[in-house]
Amino acid sequence: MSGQQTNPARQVFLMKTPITMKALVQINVVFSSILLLGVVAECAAQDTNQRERDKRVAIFLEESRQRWHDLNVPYEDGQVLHDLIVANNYQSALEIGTSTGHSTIWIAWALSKTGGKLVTIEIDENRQKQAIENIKAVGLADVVDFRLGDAHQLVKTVEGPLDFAFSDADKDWYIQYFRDTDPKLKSGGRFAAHNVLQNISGIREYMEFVNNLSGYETVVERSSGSGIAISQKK
Ligand SMILES: C[S@@+](CC[C@H](N)C(=O)[O-])C[C@H]1O[C@@H](n2cnc3c(N)ncnc32)[C@H](O)[C@@H]1O
Repeated sequence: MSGQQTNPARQVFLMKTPITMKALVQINVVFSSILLLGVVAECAAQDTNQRERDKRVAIFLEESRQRWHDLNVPYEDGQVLHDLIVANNYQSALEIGTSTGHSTIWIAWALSKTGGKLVTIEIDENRQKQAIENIKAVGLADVVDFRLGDAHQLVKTVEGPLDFAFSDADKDWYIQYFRDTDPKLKSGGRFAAHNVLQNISGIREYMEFVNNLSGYETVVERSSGSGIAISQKK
């Protein structure tokens, strides 16, 4: 007993143990604080990047408003698509008919805010090239997967699940595009079809088709004269 009390090694251990624990706690606090500061700085940098990107996209869209001439959607319709995606926090989207990328920019911009991705399909190589340049110019290239080819085949190969689809290519194929997308569309997701207020071959049949679907609720958005049929999956 008395041997234990006089053991110098144990005395040193007893003296040192509380200091070591304290030091450990302090080191832990310091490292946690550094980590936290790192996370805060990272979030602040991300916010700044997103704000800068938002500014660049908004300016580009405003300045190019009257410049689109490749069958592109009107500004107002792009805004409708953007707002729908942001309001519903949609994250996976498909676009059929990229052209030079006006609607692509609006959709990709919305997805940059929700953390989502877009697959967009175009058959015309020159238009797709221009779309890629446009999307790079606004800093949204990381959001978009451009696919070149005939959407009649490519839509079938797009991987699901999808929150949102925008159909703006050949109107005679709208019903088939819908059929090919439907199994991949999540419940609560939406299939939007452009130009439904216009007298174009295939539109009347498409509207009759979607209006008779029991699994979908369809409304027509009239922000521009073109019209967008927006069908929400129940
Ligand atoms: C109305 S424009 C799309 C406009 C585009 N959404 C925008 O706002 O910029 C239709 C596009 O669909 C493309 N297209 C037509 N048929 C297609 C098909 N079978 N497969 C892929 N793209 C097709 C055309 O080349 C054209 O560029």
